[in-house]
Amino acid sequence: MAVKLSKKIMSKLGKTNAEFELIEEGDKILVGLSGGKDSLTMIHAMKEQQRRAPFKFDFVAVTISYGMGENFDNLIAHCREHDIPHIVHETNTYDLAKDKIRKNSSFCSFFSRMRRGYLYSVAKEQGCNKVALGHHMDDAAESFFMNFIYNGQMRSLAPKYRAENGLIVIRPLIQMRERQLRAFVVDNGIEAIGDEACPAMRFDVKMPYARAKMKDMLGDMEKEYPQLFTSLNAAFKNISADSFFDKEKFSL
Ligand SMILES: Nc1ncnc2c1ncn2[C@@H]1O[C@H](COP(=O)(O)OP(=O)(O)OP(=O)(O)O)[C@@H](O)[C@H]1O
Repeated sequence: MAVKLSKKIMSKLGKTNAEFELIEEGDKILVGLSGGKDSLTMIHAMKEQQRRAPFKFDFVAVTISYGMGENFDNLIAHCREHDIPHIVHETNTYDLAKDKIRKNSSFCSFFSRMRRGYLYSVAKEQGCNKVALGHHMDDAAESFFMNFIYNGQMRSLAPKYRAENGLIVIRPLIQMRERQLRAFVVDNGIEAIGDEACPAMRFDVKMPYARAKMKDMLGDMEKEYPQLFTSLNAAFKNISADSFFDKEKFSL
């Protein structure tokens, strides 16, 4: 059955694309597909964009398996049903992680670093020039406050940047709200993979509480200031670097 994408999602995608020149004529894009609601929305929005856009681009959805016996049958069937090219790339990250955890290295960052490496190598193998990730505005805001509070850094998630290996990383959903993406999978009755797939659930490690805390804090702030996310989005494009304490950024 064909999926229905809201006007809001498609117009946000179009605007973000135009604003940051994310998807361009002739691109071949690897789209990271975890099977969660965000990346599922992304593959459908990109498929629709492909149909509507006056320029041609290709994409392939890629799922990195950590080698912990994940079952991607539904995801594979879903992509097939919607005529979306899809590759499941098997890895032994889970086994490697067992050693790493004994050495007490940070669990989630290990998986995310490994995953990124695999996504880049599959992108090169497949002749892709770009890699698309399904981060949204709530992720950008949470990352900003996490870096601010826990790491003493002013950083967020860029809509577009060049990785060291030359690949361009894009985030087509970065100006969308998480609730819009959740609504897409719910309204279309799409089964999304949830937190149960997070490898941290298999180990006796603390779940990433910092992000959950940021989510709660932002939820409370948004109740008090309903325009919070619109304002954050504007602020992320309006940075006065020379008004902070970084000597390198002073204007004199
Ligand atoms: N196992 C994976 N294989 C391929 N891409 C992945 C995988 N895990 C994450 N990604 C990509 O990285 C993005 C951010 O990952 P993160 O784990 O933060 O996702 P998330 O917030 O759970 O989103 P989603 O709902 O898409 O899983 C995803 O949207 C997806 O594009």
